[in-house]
Amino acid sequence: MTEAALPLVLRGVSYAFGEGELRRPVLRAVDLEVRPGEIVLLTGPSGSGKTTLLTLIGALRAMQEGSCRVLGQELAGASEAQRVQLRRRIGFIFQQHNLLGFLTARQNVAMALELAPGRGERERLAEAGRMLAAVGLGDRGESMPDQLSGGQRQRVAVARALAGRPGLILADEPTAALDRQSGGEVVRLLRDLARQRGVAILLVTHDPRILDLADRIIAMEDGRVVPAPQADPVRTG
Ligand SMILES: Nc1ncnc2c1ncn2[C@@H]1O[C@H](COP(=O)(O)OP(=O)(O)OP(=O)(O)O)[C@@H](O)[C@H]1O
Repeated sequence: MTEAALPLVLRGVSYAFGEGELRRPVLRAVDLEVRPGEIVLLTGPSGSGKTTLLTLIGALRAMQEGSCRVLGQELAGASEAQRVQLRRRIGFIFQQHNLLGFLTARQNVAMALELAPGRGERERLAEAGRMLAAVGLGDRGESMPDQLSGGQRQRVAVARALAGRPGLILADEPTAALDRQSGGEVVRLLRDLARQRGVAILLVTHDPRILDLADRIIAMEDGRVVPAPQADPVRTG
């Protein structure tokens, strides 16, 4: 596969916070490639730069050095308008599900389709219902977030992230607030649905319990990508 067809290609990405004497490098010449349908887990100690990397890739902060191509868009030198456009083509999942408490599960998912051209409210809600069924919550569409368990809320977040038909999903500690069983279920579901749709996933985690769900594990240390211990090849999925 040519580089241009990959959902994510980073070359020599460096980033620093602060200026002058206070300048503190956080990312140092990071190279990374992710293929369509692949799930890559990003691990490493606190402060090693994982979240900074994820926010650069998610076009949530401006690049400083190197090249970062996301879904065909080069982010080095990209305008704010280009970054906004790109963000709409990425699915985000956070540690806290970030659902709106005053909307039903189905309305929360439908929100991700708000910008889909030519779709009316009815069609968006129908599509949201289909996505909820795909995550096993077909009968909970009218529930409010606080009527759902933590694992169910995170499954709604998975449905919302996939509903916008992204080419890439970025997830930051999606299992941090979940027990072992629901954490594993949520990530397995996310992986399987993303694979079927050819969506790549880059997932930051400290959770050793989900490492065996990865196609590939990479580790960061002090702003660099270092060889990571690969998970047990006996796959659970
Ligand atoms: N807005 C900021 N201003 C200054 N320094 C920052 C800022 N955001 C992060 N940092 C610093 O950059 C370094 C990397 O932070 P980052 O959040 O990317 O690490 P991380 O690997 O995601 O850590 P964790 O696993 O704890 O979330 C840390 O030393 C952090 O203190």
